[in-house]
Amino acid sequence: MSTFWIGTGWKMNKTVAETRRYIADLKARLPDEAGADCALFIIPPFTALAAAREAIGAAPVLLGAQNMHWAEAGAYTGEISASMLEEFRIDLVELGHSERREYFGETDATINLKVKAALRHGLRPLVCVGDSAEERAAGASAAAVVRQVRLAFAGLTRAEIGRSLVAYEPVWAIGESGMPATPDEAGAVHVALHDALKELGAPSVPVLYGGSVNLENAAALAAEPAIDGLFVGRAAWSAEGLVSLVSRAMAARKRLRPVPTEAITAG
Ligand SMILES: O=C(COP(=O)(O)O)[C@@H](O)CO
Repeated sequence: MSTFWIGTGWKMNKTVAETRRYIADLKARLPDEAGADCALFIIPPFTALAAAREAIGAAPVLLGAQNMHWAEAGAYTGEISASMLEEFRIDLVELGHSERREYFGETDATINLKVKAALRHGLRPLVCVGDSAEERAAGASAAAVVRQVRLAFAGLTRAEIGRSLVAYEPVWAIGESGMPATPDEAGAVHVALHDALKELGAPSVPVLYGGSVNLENAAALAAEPAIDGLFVGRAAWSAEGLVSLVSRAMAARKRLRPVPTEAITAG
């Protein structure tokens, strides 16, 4: 079974104390699949990264950051560089979330600079792409996100792109007012993203789905063969929530495993 990715971005939530409690709770409930069949990750705010790294210890939980600047250093008040993130030994960095595109003026061009900087520093970019409600209504979802992926990876080698992750997060599906994509709808966009990544020479880049993932829809989304992981907000902001999602998703994923020929012939 290929690795299935399940993780949570905390957005602007959780203090250092809350982060320590979450990770202690997560370690106490850690599912057997974590680290083996399931790459489990958490993405706290910058202020909690040091505490998170310490609290995770040797547990099979990957740590990510929510953003970074592309420059090595300089007069960029309020920004965080890749070298600063390296100090926390983070495993991945989330780039291009639709909230950053909408509220902080991120563009495909700046996301591309950030992806390049992350890779220069050995950080794995988790590139978020998403279609708007208007693009969806016009039947242009796949075209919109394929364009974003091409621009995010412009100028990179196949090997560099191959070290990345992509998350399909429909803008209309995220947050309190979001409506989750149906597994069929998400699956079709994931197929288009996989095709585009194949054309870019990086067919094995995992493509995760995010946007109102919850306990009711996690299994059906995980059962879509083109969905390689789930990127969760609200439903995983408690360790119990994250672990319950892992168990539902991984059970659905296991049912996808092809039956070995010996089992069929043994009758
Ligand atoms: O934004 C995300 C999904 O948020 P939901 O609360 O699950 O809609 C994703 O990037 C995780 O932070």
